[in-house]
Amino acid sequence: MAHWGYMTTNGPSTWGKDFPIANGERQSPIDIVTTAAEYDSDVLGSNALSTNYTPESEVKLVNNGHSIMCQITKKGVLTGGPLGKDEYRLEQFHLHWGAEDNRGSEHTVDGKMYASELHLVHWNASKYSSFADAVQKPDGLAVLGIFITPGVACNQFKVISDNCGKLKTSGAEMTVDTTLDPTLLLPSNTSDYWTYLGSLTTPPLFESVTWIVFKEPVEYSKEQLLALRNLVDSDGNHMQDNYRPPAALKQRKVKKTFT
Ligand SMILES: N/C(=N\S(N)(=O)=O)N1CCCC1
Ligand SMILES: [Zn+2]
Repeated sequence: MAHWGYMTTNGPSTWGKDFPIANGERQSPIDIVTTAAEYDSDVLGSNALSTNYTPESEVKLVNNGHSIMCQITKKGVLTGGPLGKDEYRLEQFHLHWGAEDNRGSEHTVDGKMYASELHLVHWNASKYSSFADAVQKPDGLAVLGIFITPGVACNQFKVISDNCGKLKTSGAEMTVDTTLDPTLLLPSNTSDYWTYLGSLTTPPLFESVTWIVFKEPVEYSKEQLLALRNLVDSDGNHMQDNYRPPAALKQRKVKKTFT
């Protein structure tokens, strides 16, 4: 099986061959049509979305051939909002980005693409025993989506952007002896978000993700975005445009926590 990727020959339009769920009923990402999103106070009312992350004492970075990923080793928990009382454990974070600032995010907002999108991937530790156990369950995963826009540098992201040069080739891994607090990767406003039931945005595209996409973008500097674009993917090309375009909404409703 040719390895999936983002080129014409192995990109999102070809994934359905090996992963038929690509045309499923709850695929991600989606275009968020802001006027169609339904305000739902009890998504926020009952218990607000809350993160309780433990800062990483060292940072494990991996170029996995289609993104730059930071493996989380500490116990960090996401709960509340659409997740109710279930506690979702932070497993890893990674990003998607474009070759230029005008594209790169996976979710779009009224058709607008951001330059990049950061994903914090969590699994339901209240119901399942591991990420691998949870990854195929309909309530198994929760991913925080943070839009990235060019601007001032994000200090907490420096440990990743400053080390991309040492992670150029696919499969490269490194451990950086520095702390990282995932909370500081989030936008200042974490009350305003859209949420809907979706999937992994890369193969195997499992329909197991409760998506929470924050309205407020976070700024990364031009240099930080350039560092991502200089990574090399599993085909030996510059890792750029590693985003899946929006999938059909089908019979789903997007909820929002703000008016
Ligand atoms: N596609 C994924 N996350 S994402 N892009 O849907 O957040 N993953 C694949 C395996 C682990 C996470
Ligand atoms: Zn992702």
